Parts: sequence; structure tokens; C-alpha cells
Amino acid sequence: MDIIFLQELKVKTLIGIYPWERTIAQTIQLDLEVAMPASKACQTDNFEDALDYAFIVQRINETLSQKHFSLLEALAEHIAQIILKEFKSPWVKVSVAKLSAIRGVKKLGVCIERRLEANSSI
Ligand SMILES: Nc1nc2c(c(=O)[nH]1)N=C([C@H](O)[C@@H](O)CO)CN2
Repeated sequence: MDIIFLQELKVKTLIGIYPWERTIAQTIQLDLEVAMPASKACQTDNFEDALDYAFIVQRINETLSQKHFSLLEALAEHIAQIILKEFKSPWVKVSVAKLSAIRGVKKLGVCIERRLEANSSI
């Protein structure tokens, strides 16, 4: 399995369970491992055969500017499903962290792994 990784992507979004978190955007940090749907680009050196990581970043920024999630878990799931469905990746690992959300904790968050179901029609 060939993987594209994105580390420490910072995005401002509305996230959290408390009322103030519905109005004040917070910076979250995302780390992604995205399995490539094909390894053809390794042989061809052709951009058309590659999964464009810049487009992944653009799509994440776009969706997180429009949505509000209560839980980091739900945000991570949303990103994972976009990667699987829209980018045709067979497997993805998504880590989402809040920075300094709790005194004494530098970063806290969730990490999920998802894969395309074998008989999935998406
Ligand atoms: N498992 C989770 N626990 C908590 C979350 C969360 O998203 N997942 N969120 C909060 C609050 O929004 C908190 O981060 C505000 O500082 C608390 N626990």
C-alpha cells in the first residue's frame, strides 16, 4: 500500500460541545495518511496518474469552513468519508487534535482508521 501523508495541517473551524464553541472558530491540527488508489504514478511520473494532495488540502479547508461539529470524532469521520468516497482511497487514517484545549495538555484528539468496504458501490 502506497501512502500520501499530510502532517500538522492547521484549519480554523467551529468545533466543540459548548455554546461558545458554536460561535468562536478554533484551530485544529490534522494528520492524514491516505492510501493511494493506484501506484501508477510511481512508474509513469505523470501527474494525471497521481492523487493530488493539494486538492485534498483544498477540499478539507472547504468543508471545514462550512460545517460545525460537536465532537472531534464526527469531524474525523466526515474527513475520512470524503477521502474514501471522493478521492477513491481504499484506506485512510485521520488524526484530529485541539491545541491547548485543556490546561496542561499540549494537544488532544482522536485518531481513526477507515477502509472502503469490499462490496462498496461508492
Ligand atoms: N471524546 C471527546 N471528548 C470531548 C470532546 C470531543 O470532541 N470528543 N470535546 C470536548 C469539548 O468541546 C472541549 O474540547 C472544549 O475544550 C470535551 N470532551
